[in-house]
Amino acid sequence: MADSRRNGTRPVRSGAGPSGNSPAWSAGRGTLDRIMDAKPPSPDAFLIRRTLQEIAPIADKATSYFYALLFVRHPELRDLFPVAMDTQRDRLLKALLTAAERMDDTAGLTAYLSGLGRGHRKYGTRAEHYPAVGEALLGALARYAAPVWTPQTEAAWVRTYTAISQIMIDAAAADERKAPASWYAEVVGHDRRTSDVAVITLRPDQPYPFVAGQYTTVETPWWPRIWRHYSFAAAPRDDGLLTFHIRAIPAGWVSSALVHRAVPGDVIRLGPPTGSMTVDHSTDDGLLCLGGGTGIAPIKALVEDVVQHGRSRDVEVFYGARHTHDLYDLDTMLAMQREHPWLSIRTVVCDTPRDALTGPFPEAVRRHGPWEAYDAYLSGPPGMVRSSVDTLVRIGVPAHRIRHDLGHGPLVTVEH
Ligand SMILES: NC(=O)C1=CN([C@@H]2O[C@H](COP(=O)(O)OP(=O)(O)OC[C@H]3O[C@@H](n4cnc5c(N)ncnc54)[C@H](O)[C@@H]3O)[C@@H](O)[C@H]2O)C=CC1
Repeated sequence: MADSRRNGTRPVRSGAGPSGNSPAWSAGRGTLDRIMDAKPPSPDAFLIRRTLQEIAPIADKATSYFYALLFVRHPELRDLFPVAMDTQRDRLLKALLTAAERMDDTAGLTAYLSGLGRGHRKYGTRAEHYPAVGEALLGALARYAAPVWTPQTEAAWVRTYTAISQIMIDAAAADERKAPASWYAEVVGHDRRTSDVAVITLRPDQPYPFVAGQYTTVETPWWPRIWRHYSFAAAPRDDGLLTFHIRAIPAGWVSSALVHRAVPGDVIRLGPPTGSMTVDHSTDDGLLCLGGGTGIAPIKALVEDVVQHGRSRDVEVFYGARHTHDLYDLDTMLAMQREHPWLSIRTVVCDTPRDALTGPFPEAVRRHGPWEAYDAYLSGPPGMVRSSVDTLVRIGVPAHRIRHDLGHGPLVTVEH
């Protein structure tokens, strides 16, 4: 447990839940989805969801078939994807299906798809590639959702995919007029905080505009065409430097390379900034921020953003970790707390194996409420974010005041 006498925080004991990625074809089935599900779906959305239910049990086969169709019919597209497809292959399809499933959420979806379209520029994706992907998608669905594949269902998918691809194409075209497809950035700082966490500082080759709370994609020279998402761990700085928190995860090619191999002088590539977990500066409402593990990165950026805007508002940060020694950025957070009386940092740790497996981090937050009057910002492992959303909604925080990028963010965004 964090030592409250030493660091001045109020530690809270908690249990850890298993982290892990959500299943490919059912990402983000949390409270927000249930709220959306409560609205009657449009006829197209109904047909689309029925197709998705049909293929869910055979998702692996449908995914393999989708890529086989794509590459057999359009071998020229193979080079846009990484050499090794095993861990990557379902990402494109997953993003398309996520988008299709949420077709009724027009505003949220447009933002998500615009980000996807912009993000695809770095892969070399062009407008003429979209019909090829659409053909392969429909081919895979027709084969693996055969029992529910009627002319009406096919027409619904054609309409939906046309709308999805048009938003992506338009966003990419608009972006081309004002920003590069990608940025090169030199590693100028590499600080190993624990055996598997590094704080990395980069100097981009040209100005890199972004907003605190957003994230980007990173490609290393060691794993070409494999991109991973990381949040900016600091608000925009005058010197233009960018900071990221990276945990090397087992079998995580990019994260391991960045933690164990990267040194100052190495050059990596960045995609455009994306994400909507940004501070609403039009109000003075309090901010409730939950950061689990390296999920503390964007929370730190949000706090700096509040500092930069110069208006005092109540900011309550809960920083969760499995063990006390995993609180690798606590000193920085505490230094900010000492400077700003409106900022409160609490740690939530789970150093004993007796603790429950899921939900205790949000429970600890709940106990320190009430939070109904706060805007909530959640960042961390998917399980933590989902159970935190559930808990906050249950205790009366309106869903529209809860921000996170799960579902429209790192977990389901296309990564080739
Ligand atoms: N590096 C970055 O820029 C960012 C990383 N993330 C994500 O944050 C996560 C960080 O992973 P680690 O550092 O390994 O964190 P971790 O797995 O050690 O967990 C951090 C905290 O979350 C709690 N937790 C984990 N699973 C839970 C569950 N199912 N229910 C309730 N609480 C749970 C733990 O008890 C702990 O307090 C990764 O999934 C990463 O993708 C999110 C945003 C930015």
